[in-house]
Amino acid sequence: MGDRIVVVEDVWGAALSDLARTHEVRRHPDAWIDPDMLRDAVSEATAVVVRNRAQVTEELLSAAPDLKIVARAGVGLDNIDVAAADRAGVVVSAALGANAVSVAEHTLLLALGVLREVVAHDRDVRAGGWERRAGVELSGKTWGLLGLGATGLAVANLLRGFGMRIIGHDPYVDPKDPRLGRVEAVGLDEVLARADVLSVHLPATAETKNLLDAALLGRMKPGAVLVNVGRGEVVDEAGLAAALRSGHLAGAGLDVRGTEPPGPSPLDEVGSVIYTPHIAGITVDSQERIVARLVDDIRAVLSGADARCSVGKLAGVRRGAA
Ligand SMILES: NC(=O)C1=CN([C@@H]2O[C@H](COP(=O)(O)OP(=O)(O)OC[C@H]3O[C@@H](n4cnc5c(N)ncnc54)[C@H](O)[C@@H]3O)[C@@H](O)[C@H]2O)C=CC1
Ligand SMILES: O=C(O)C(=O)CS(=O)(=O)O
Repeated sequence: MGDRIVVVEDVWGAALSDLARTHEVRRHPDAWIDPDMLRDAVSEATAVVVRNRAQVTEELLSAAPDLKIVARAGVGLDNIDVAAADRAGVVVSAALGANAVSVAEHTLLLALGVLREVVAHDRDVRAGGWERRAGVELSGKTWGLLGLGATGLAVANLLRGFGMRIIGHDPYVDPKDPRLGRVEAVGLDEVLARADVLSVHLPATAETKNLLDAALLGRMKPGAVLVNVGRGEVVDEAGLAAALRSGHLAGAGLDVRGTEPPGPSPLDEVGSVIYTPHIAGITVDSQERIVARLVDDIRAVLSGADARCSVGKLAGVRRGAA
């Protein structure tokens, strides 16, 4: 039997179209929605391509006896049981770092959008208003990064022209690592207390889930802005709503939510938040890079080559995992 690559979410790119010229590529972009549909879709797969919604559980892996690789079109691995894949001898490949620049640009957009009230002004002008409220500059302020991996450091890189102090916290990064550049590595309490803008770049792990609860949000600098482009589960939405309502925090920019799409949330009644629907990492540029990487990995694994080099990089994502 030939190889079958099964794409179970909306993943596209030139490299995937190229792959379809030499391999059987089956597209089931909605299969992730229903566990039975997903199980049927992957049952004859030798490679499965997912984004962040298909839940790759031990049960799903056992329903795909010929499976050799799960290729994640992105970075976060919280929807994949990597340990179960290891046990089943299935390679898990992820495009680490390939969407970092997109995420970083979006992070700045959210921070500036909050500080300049872009969404409120837009609504106001469309309704005939012309209220010229003062915004806040980034220059001269302190930016705090929670998580100093690919996306956190990409933000630091973009901030070079902004005249800011940049501090960051990541217990798994050596403070002397040259990749930190001018980022000052500090403890968790210090990054919370000093940052005028705190951007969250954390994976969802047992350690990070609900990390920013009401108590930690209360230790943030008064008047600060919170931006979350990591995982929604890291921030307690009730605690954030309370901190925004009390005026302790000035605003928030959220690309990711505890539940996606979000149901009713305590944040619904709070005005000082800008939302985007988990698109920080999704640009035409990043998707082409991501798909090129995952197709390389799929070709390597299906041709029997040792693809452990890409899998080895998973260590970076799995630091701090459960
Ligand atoms: N909104 C979006 O579109 C995107 C969201 N993401 C999410 O953002 C996360 C980070 O992405 P990258 O920076 O590319 O991943 P990365 O793996 O390069 O960096 C994550 C960093 O978080 C650190 N970390 C882990 N636990 C920590 C803790 N308790 N406290 C502080 N630092 C901790 C790790 O040491 C690592 O340096 C991903 O895992 C994914 O969940 C990633 C890309 C796009
Ligand atoms: O890469 C990630 O971890 C993301 O969250 C972006 S995506 O998977 O939704 O494209």
